[in-house]
Amino acid sequence: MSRAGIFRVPHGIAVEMTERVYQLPSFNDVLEGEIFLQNLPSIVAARVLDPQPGERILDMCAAPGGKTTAIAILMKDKGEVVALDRSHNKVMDILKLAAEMDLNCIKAYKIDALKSVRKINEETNLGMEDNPNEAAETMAEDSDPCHAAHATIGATATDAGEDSSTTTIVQSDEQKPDSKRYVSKAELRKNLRRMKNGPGRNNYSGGRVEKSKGFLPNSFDRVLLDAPCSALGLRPRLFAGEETLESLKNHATYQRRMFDQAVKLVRPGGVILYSTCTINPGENEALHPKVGGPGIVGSWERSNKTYTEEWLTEQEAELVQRFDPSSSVDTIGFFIAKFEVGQKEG
Ligand SMILES: C[S@@+](CC[C@H](N)C(=O)[O-])C[C@H]1O[C@@H](n2cnc3c(N)ncnc32)[C@H](O)[C@@H]1O
Repeated sequence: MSRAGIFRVPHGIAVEMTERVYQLPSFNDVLEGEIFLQNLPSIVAARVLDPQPGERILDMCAAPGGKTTAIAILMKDKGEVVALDRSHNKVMDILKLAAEMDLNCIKAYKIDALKSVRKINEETNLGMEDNPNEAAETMAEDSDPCHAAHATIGATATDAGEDSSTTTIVQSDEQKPDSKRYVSKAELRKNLRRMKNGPGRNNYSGGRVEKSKGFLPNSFDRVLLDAPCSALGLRPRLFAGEETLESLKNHATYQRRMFDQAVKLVRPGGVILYSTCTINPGENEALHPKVGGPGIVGSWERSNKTYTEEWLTEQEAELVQRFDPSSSVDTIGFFIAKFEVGQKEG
């Protein structure tokens, strides 16, 4: 049951936790910009995608940006990670996290990933057909979110390297260069950290969320589709009873439509990584027979709306990674499939 749901039901038993199972302290706001907690499968997913410095990567459903930032770090912040989400606020979250982690190669856009392939007539209208990479960032030219995410902080520490043992240090204010003000050692440390790490999530200086009209086919080296799903791998969800057979089928249909976009956007010879945090085979393994074979040839179109729950053959199952939440490896339930894309037809 969801937390909100607990307060809505008139009957039931509430259990108060009096003893912590793990003695791990909360990491909220601890080492901001230095660490970001992730589930093990999320880290594995970014590594299996295997992004290389200088490449152009698409993260189709990116918020809050855990995998996006993991990918950018693996690329040593060189190249381009295009992160999409359909929610304005969630795109803000991606930008904030990128700022906190001082990652410059991430560009985040608000867009419905089901419409992430740009229509040909729009390309022509905008005269962008010659350069597939440039065509991708519609409307974004005047303000680069990466730059916004790294806006400079207001005050510059002048005596940082000198007397760090004293409690007050003089800073000059950029707005009023002649003025001097006394700041505490803690404030100075915070400013230094912000200079090093960027403004940080809690001090994010803002920046516009850019909308995108989509991207040209074959314009990404690798595509991550960390699809919205039934989330049955998140242990309490399995028992929440919120999903029905019908809603599970709907997730699968939605994911296939997104996957079709990914197939169009990745270049021949590129990679698609599909992942979910559910244990429902209809949203996981069943995708594979539809796209078929060791590599994807051409674009996969849904010919009908039939639903399949086929499991993979033993051999095929070797090719995907399933994290079982009931196994001794203490992880959430998760699924990862990597597709090496072959030559595309026509
Ligand atoms: C599983 S979460 C992504 C988690 C993220 N990859 C991470 O590692 O932090 C799925 C995300 O997909 C987004 N989403 C759902 N439908 C979408 C759509 N049609 N287009 C773009 N984003 C969508 C949701 O807003 C949500 O943030």
